[in-house]
Amino acid sequence: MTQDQAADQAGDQGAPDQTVGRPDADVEAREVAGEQAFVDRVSDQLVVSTQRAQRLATEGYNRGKLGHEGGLVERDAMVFQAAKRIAQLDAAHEGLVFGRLDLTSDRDPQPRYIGRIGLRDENHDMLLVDWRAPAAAVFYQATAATPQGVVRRRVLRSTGRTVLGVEDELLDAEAQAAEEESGRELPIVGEGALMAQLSRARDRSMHSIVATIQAEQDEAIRAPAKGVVTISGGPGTGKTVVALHRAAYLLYNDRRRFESGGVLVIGPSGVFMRYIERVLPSLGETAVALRSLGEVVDGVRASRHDEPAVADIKGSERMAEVVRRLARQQAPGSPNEFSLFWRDNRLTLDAGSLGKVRRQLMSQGLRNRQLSRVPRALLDVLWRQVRSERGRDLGRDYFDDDLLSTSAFVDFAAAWWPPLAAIEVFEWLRDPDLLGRIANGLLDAEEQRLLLKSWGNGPVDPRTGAGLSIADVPLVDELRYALGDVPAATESDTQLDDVLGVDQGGVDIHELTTASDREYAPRGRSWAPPTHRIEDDPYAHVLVDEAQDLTPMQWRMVGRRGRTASWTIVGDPAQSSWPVPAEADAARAAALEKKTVHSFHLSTNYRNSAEIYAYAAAYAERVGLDADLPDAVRRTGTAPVEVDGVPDDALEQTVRAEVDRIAASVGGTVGIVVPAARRSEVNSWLARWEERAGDAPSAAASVDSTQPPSGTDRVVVLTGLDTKGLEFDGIVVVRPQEIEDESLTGRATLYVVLTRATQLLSCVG
Ligand SMILES: Nc1ncnc2c1ncn2[C@@H]1O[C@H](COP(=O)(O)OP(=O)(O)OP(=O)(O)O)[C@@H](O)[C@H]1O
Repeated sequence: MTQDQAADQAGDQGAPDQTVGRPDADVEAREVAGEQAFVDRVSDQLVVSTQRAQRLATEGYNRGKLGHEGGLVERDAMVFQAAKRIAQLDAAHEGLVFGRLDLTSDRDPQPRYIGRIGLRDENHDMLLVDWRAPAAAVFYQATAATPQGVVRRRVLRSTGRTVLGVEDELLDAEAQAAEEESGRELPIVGEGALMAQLSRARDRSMHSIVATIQAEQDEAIRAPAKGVVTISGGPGTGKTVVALHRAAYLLYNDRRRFESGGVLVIGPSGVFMRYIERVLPSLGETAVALRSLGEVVDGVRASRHDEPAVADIKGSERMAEVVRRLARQQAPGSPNEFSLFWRDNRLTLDAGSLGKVRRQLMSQGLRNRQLSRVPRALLDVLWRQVRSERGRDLGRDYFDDDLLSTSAFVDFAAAWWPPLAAIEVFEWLRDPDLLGRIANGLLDAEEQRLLLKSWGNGPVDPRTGAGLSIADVPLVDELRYALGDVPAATESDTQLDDVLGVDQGGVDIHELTTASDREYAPRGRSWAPPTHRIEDDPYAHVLVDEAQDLTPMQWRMVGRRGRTASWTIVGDPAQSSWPVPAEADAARAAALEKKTVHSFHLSTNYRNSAEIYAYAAAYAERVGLDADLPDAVRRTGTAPVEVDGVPDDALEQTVRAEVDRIAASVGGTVGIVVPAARRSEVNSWLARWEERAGDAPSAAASVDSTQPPSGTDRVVVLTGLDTKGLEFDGIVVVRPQEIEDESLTGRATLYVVLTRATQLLSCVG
């Protein structure tokens, strides 16, 4: 463990004893009052700054009313900037000022205040330093061993605008004595900010840790945005929260690059994304796309887990080849012959000639991007069959125009090579014969049977993807990239002309359309450019949380979003639910394309009490998980409880008693973690326990749902996989052995479950 604040505040060996010589309550009250005066001043300034931003927004809006184009552009820019500033200022109200540094007088005799955003006073003097600014770095990096000119570091605890208390750390006792000799008082007050922060009750959202970021975490947060930054560490070491602070830091430091290019944050589940979504706005950042693995593809939201055996097949790299073959199949039901009499000639397209045209078109690029080339390619074959003089004399241009106005030909071309949406093609997989053909040599009969079973529950909604599982989404994405996006069909040629800007009075269409728009230009059918394009997928920064769980197919999907991006990758291999690590590692390496990697490791567990983590770590060792074991710094004196040998008919009663006991002793959230097969059963118990009605108002609604619960319920039922990345004050694990037996990686899942509680853990076996 590094010698950071955590160790200092945990009273670790060698850390200064900061309780010695602490001043009395009067001094503390005086210090708090002093900070309150400063916070009041900052709050007043915040009101002034907000009004200024609002004025700017109104001014910008009025400028747009001038009507000329320059005015509009200027208005958009001003309104945008002002709106952003207003949003930032709004978000900043909570704990706006949280830190203060007192440096030695030769460095800076004035206190330096650190806040969620930077703020200047009316004279443009710095009032508050943004926590991400270089001047704030020392707040996180100074330690007693290397104080870097800091005598005292102070954390302000507040709610809204009221300062409740201050927590000081003395970093340089000698310097303090020297300062006091020259008349500058720097008393040390409070018991330590970190412990106060770690002991707070948990709710359903993750909170910002700006006030107590530790030195080793700060290094990872401020690492330059080049190549790939990996952040590893055992459970509860702050990997997620650090990565989110890093996203906010990157946006602060290179706003232009990351705001225009976008930052994509990927996490394991919708519940997890809701858990973390409030952290970034509280850090002043809204320009970030938060997506769970089921939502990476635009417009698709999947949250259903497949059975582990099915998810393992769908995630395997072999599926990339299955999908590649699928994308080359002829659309089921499409015609494969055509004939027509034209000027004494019988013209035909048979399976052989059509096969050749198909291969030729496929070799020229993505399938949907060939739509405009299809008629011409078919006409080439047909024109070669025109032998009669009467026909040849009319010439090729005449022939083309004539057939393109013949509905039999146009209809055939459209039916033979229809635009194909990825989800529509994905649905072809439900046909056992087709699956058998394209999976030949890749998936065995049992694997095919499992896949067919998983897809047997009815059609997928082609617009929203409803019906897809999380593991289906990378397959759909792979298909999108193999097919190309579907151009939007337009209702009439006039409308199409509008979209493509076709000459309707001297305007040149080529001036108005991009090269890729022109690929969709029509020949006999009306297509407009697609609304979602694969070209729009890439981001400037990609942040992957719980990266140990990404399957090879998910790495391919995420990799496509980060070809030119810098990356932050967060994970802990011991918590992995993917059974073939070597395959996932290879897919991850391919996704990162040899970018340079900088690694950071976190070594202190801030979540679990030392007692709970000792129990979880002993489990990891017993079952042979090669776990990275961090130090847990907070003791509660309460060991986890095991209730064993409970018969099925007493299970509900026992679980209920454990939930009652835990809910009565912790102030925050309680998770009941169950094997997947028992989820709806336990949910229905929770829904009928009248003493829990206030804690779990949505339990009844989620009994029959396959979705994990959302909302803000204090008590929730979750499967082991649902708990990834989350934390609760209390956890009751129902039938841990069944969770372990549920999948090949059940031991890692159970280890994750055992590391979710901050205060109390009970296992009912
Ligand atoms: N410096 C800190 N100050 C206060 N709280 C912290 C600090 N670092 C981490 N925490 C808290 O520790 C808990 C665990 O953090 P987080 O969920 O980011 O860990 P993790 O490493 O991603 O965990 P896991 O891998 O087990 O999901 C959170 O409540 C977080 O707010």
